[in-house]
Parts: sequence; C-alpha cells; structure tokens
Amino acid sequence: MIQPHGDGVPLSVPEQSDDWVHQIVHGTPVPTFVIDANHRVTHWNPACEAVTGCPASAVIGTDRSWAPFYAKQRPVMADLIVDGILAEQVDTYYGGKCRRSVTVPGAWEAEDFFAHFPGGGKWLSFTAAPLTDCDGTVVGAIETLRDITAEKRAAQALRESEHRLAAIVEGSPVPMFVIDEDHKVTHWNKACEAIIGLSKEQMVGTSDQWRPFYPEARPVMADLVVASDTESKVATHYDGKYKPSELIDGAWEAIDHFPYCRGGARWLYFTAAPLRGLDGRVVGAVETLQDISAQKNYERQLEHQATHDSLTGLANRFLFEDRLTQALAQSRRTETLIGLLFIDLDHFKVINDTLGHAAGDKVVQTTAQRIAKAVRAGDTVARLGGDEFAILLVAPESENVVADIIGRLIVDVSAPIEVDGQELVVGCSIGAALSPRDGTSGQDLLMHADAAMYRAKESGRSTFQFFTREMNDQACERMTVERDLRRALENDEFELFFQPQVNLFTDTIIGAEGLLRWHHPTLGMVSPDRFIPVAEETGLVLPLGRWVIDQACRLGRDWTADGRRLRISVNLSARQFHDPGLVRQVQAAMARWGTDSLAFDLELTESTVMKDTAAAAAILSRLKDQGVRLSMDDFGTGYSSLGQLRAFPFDMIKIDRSFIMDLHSGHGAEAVVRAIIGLAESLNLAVIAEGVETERQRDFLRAEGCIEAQGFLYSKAVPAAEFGRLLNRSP
Ligand SMILES: Nc1nc2c(ncn2[C@@H]2O[C@@H]3COP(=O)(O)O[C@H]4[C@@H](O)[C@H](n5cnc6c(=O)[nH]c(N)nc65)O[C@@H]4COP(=O)(O)O[C@H]3[C@H]2O)c(=O)[nH]1
Repeated sequence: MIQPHGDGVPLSVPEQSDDWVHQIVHGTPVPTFVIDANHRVTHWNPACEAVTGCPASAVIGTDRSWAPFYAKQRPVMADLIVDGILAEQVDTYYGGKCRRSVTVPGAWEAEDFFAHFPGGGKWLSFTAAPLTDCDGTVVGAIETLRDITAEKRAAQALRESEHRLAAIVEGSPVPMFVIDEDHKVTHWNKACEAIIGLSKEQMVGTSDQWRPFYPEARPVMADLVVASDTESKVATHYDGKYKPSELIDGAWEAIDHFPYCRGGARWLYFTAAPLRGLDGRVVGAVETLQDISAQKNYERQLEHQATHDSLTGLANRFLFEDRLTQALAQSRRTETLIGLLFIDLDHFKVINDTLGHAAGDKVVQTTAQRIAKAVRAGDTVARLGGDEFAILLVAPESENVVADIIGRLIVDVSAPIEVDGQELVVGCSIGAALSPRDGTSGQDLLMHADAAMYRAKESGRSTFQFFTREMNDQACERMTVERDLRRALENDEFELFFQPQVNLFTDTIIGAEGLLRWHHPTLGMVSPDRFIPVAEETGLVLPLGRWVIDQACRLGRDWTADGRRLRISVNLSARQFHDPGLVRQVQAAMARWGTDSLAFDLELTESTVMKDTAAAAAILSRLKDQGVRLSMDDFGTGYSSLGQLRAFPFDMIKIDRSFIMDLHSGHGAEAVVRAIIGLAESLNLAVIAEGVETERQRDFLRAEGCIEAQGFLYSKAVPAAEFGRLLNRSP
C-alpha cells in the first residue's frame, strides 16, 4: 500500500519505496498524482495543485473527493486504469477522445475541459499509467496532466479566423480565391465560380485545375505571389500586362484575356496579394478578379475608332503613319524594301457631285475592299481622305514586284461598280515611293508617293508613276511655296495681271480677266496653278482673294473713270465662295471703287457651285443682288447638267481652253463648242471662249456665233499699266 509521506514517521522498506515515489512525484514539474488500488489519492504534487487550484490536503486519502472540479460524473482516467477496465469502457467515458499511449504500455491518454477548477476552467491533456507490484498486479495508477488551455484557445482562435476568412471570401460579391503555400486552392467563392465556370468542388484542394480557362502554360498570379517571385519573373509570364500594386506590399496586378470563361471570352483584371503568417512569412495568396470585358471592349472600340476609318474600316492616317514608322525601323534592321503607294480615284468628285454622297460612299467602300484584297496580309491599307488611299507594302522583293502589285490594283479598282442600278467604272492614279531609295523617313516617303501620284494624274488617268528626283525638286518647291506664301501678301509680292477679253467681230476690248502673279524673291514669277491650290489648302486664299477683289475694283474704277464701259472678272475659288464674309466684302469693294460703267464679274467653276447646290444658289443670288455678274468658268470640263445650270443665275459661260485647243485636231471638239454656244444662246447666256491662240480658232468661233474671246491671239495677261495702254489703243 502506498501511503502519503508523513512528517517524523520512520519509514519501513515499502515506506522507503513510497518515499521515493513521493520524491519523484513531488520533484517533477509535471502535474502528477497517484492513486492506489482503492482509488484513493496517495500523491498530489505541487504542480498538480498549481494547475488545478486544488490543494493536496483536499484530495490526499480521498477517492472521489475531486468530483467538485470534475463535473462530469465519471471516473478519472487513473480510476479506469486501476480497475483494469477494457478499452470499450474507456470509450464509454471518454468516447472518442481517448487513445492508447504509444509510449507507455497499458497507459491511456485523453484531453478534456475542466470547467470547475478553482482557478477557472482549463483544458488538460492527461496520461494515466498503471502502477504494478513485482507480480505485475496493478496496485495503483499514476496520472500526469498538462495544461493545454493556451494551445486549445489558439487552435480555436485559428479555427475562428479561418471561419471568418471563409465567410468573407464566400460572402464576397467580388470573385476571389485563396491558395496556400503549396499553391493549393483553399477558398473559391461563388462569384469566382460564376465568372470562371469552375466549381468550388473542382478547385479546392487542387493546384492545377486552372488549365481549362488558362490556356497558356503559366502560373496564375497568386502562384507568383506565393513564390515571392521577383519582378523579372513576373514579367516573363505577364509581359507588359502587369504592375506592382501601389496599395499592397508584395501584391501584383494584371489584365489578361481569358478565352474560356463561362459565357465566353472575358477580360479580367486581377490582383494577387500575399497572405502572411504572424511571423511575416508568406503562407498563401488571395486573388481577386474583376470582369472588365465591357470596359475593355469599349476601349478597344474607341481605339478602333481612333485608328480606323469609319466608312471603310481601313486604317486611318494616324495608324498608317504609326505602322509606317515601325516598318521603316524594321526594314533598316533587316535591310529590306518598303513600298509606299498613294491611290487617288479618277473623277471621284464628279461622282459625288452628280450622283450624290451615298453613291460616292459605295464607290469608296468597294474600292477599299478591292485594294485590301489585292495586297498581302502583313501590308497596311489606309484611307487618308475622301478618295485617297495609301498602301504600305512590307518587304516587297523588288521594284518589279511593286510594279506588279500596282498593275493588279489598277485593273481590280477599275472593274465596274454597280451603284443604284448603274455600272460605274472608276479608274485610279497611283504614285509609288520606295525606301530606302526614295527616302528613309515616313514623312519623306509620304511626300514622295504623293508627288508621284500627282504626276500620274497629270500624265493621264488610270496610270501610275514611281517617284523621281525631279519630282522631289517639285515637292521641295511646294514646301517653299507653302512656307513663303504666308508672308508674301505682307511683303507686297503679288501683282494682279489682266488678260484682255475682246469682241471677236470688232476686236474691241470689252473686258479683262484679272489673273494673279507672285513675284517670289528666289523662285521668280510663280504661276497661280502652283500657289493657288496651296493657298486654298492653307486658307490663305481668303485674304489673298480679298486683296484681288479690291485691286480689280480699284483698277476697274481707274479704267472706267471716263465713262468707258468695261467688264473686269476675277476668279473665285471654292473656299472663297463659301466664306460667309464674301458678299459683304464684294459689296464693300464695289461701293468703294465702283462706277456705273464698270461691270464686276466673278468667275466660278462648275465644281465650286455643284458641291451644295441649294446653298450655292442662295449665295449666287445674294451676289447678284449686289449687281455682280457671274460667269461659269471652264464650262464643259465638269458634269453639270443643263437643268442644274438653269437653277443658277449665271450671266455668262466660259468655254474651257481645252476645247478651243482641240479644235481642228480631229477630236470632235467642234461639235462640243457648237453645242455649248447653242446651249448658251437657248438659255440666254453670254458666251466667251478662252485660250484662243490661232486665227483659225477665231474664225471657227466667229462662224459659230461666239461673240467674245480671250487668248494669246489677242494678248496674254499683262500688268495693269500695260493693260491700261492696250485699252487706250483699243477701238
Ligand atoms: N495656253 C494658253 N493659256 C491661256 C490662254 N489665254 C489665257 N490663258 C491662261 O489660262 C488661264 C485662265 O485662267 P483660269 O482658267 O481662270 O485659271 C486660272 C485660275 O483658276 C487661277 N487663278 C489665277 N488668278 C487667280 C485669282 O486671283 N484667284 C483665284 N482664286 N484663282 C486664280 O489660276 C489659273 C491659271 O491662271 P494663269 O496661269 O494665269 O492662266 C490663265 C491664263 O494665263 C491661251 O491662249 N493659251
């Protein structure tokens, strides 16, 4: 029998061994107690007192006296051991919570919560082992306790925080998932399921289920975060599409296209942030996804609009120039050619003016499709404006290849186009420049291809022209013109010349056409054909035109001061015609300089008035109200119909120089001239022939009843003073 050790009582041998037990039990810092075969507590060490709050005096010698802190009416583990009861019985009391010790034979272990310890409730883990005598008879049991309250609380706290995390992830409307440090998915919420199309069941516990929606073999962003990858590694997988988060340390953001999401392809913006343990170590990552498909599609739409022509869907000038720059850089590296083609449709304006804009659009669209079909996939076709297209040929093998492509384009483009039941044949003129031969910068190539295209147009329609050095000189001159035109007016470099207009039967000067001359400081006399188009484009034609009108009226006043009747005409360009200040300006000049004997005449071409016929008719009638005469210039070259001509208040038709030039050349110009004269007569309009150079032409015109003419036969355009002298000599 093991007895508690009492003070001053001599020890027998068994007592001696009892004393050893006492010393061992009391010497161990592990809470330990011993019971004897009658379940009475024989030893209860200070550590046991400390953990339970129960003094040894309260329990030593008792059996069930600890019941007060052991609320559940069941034996302590040591009791069961002493009774040598079967495992099943242990289970009865410690159902599921106890296990056989793997280190001490015959011992059992369990853990439980003790709610009624004097020091407060505690979790204890306890191990009870049998004590046997030399025969192996169980004479008691020893039980050690371990306070596991802190561990239990920590585990509980962890469970709760995990539960909270799960609740946050699950309840979040933002698609998100979590992976652990082994890259396994631990959380995968409903929103994620909805967007990706893979269920929580499919994803949780796995690390390679991404493949279905992540076709490229690369880690998901969260994997990179868990691996604490460097920026260079992230860049390898998310080249150009990622950035470090500005808000969360160690987090990355990226945008990518996922073709296999639920409901089709999506653009996702995702952020992966590290999950850190208390020690700061990365133990997982949380990734949130945002479907930005709508925004991305809108952006792409805007980008497409900003870089493409809306009518044809072809690249616009902006994109074209960008591609050209890239292609040139590439061609420098690879030492290959670049071909640049400019295509302009022949007589497109006429189609637009006569058949309407819808027909014009159809022609442009059809042409765009044909051009796009005629070139290779890597080449770029752009619409630069109205009927102007450009093609960037990347690495053509030779100039001959470019020529072949051009030949094909001319044939393809000029195939008939059906518009409103009519078949139209629209030819084109093509200009080509090659790099490096004709220039190595985009600007040079564009300029040179443009110059070549203009040359092609000049040399007859439906043809092409490669750029030449001589064109370069012309292009340079055009740039000089553009630059110098701005200060030419201030510098008084313009002069208005006059070309007499005569009565073919009496040879009397009845009027004059004012024609501009520019005395350029270095280029010398520049003809209006070279600078008027530039002045039109830059808007400089407006101040210049004002000056011309004023000059013409002032000189006209001088020449008619003596009561002589005279008509002075000036040309009006389209831009001037549509200038809202025109009528007021003409009125002011006429009021300032006008005389009763002076007829002031404005010459307009067909194309100027045919653009917007209703508006043009209104402007023309306001001009007429000011007493201005109106002449239709270059008549016969455009496509105005008789009906349209009747709608405008013109006084005179000018037969274009080209018809007069072709008289007697076998081109049938006689019939055209005769028809125009007849038309003018029937409409009660005056008619004047321009460009009369020979007596034969004059005689023909006389015979056909044309009364007025101008041309080199009589005089070229001369300075005002000289015209004054001619006038004085005129009968
Ligand atoms: N071969 C030949 N040519 C003849 C003959 N008779 C006259 N010409 C030329 O034919 C052109 C007639 O002017 P346009 O058709 O109005 O064509 C004009 C007109 O469209 C424009 N222009 C001239 N001055 C002005 C101006 O003050 N304002 C505007 N807006 N345009 C102007 O420039 C064009 C060219 O003017 P120019 O070079 O002066 O050329 C003038 C004139 O010099 C001839 O018998 N044979």
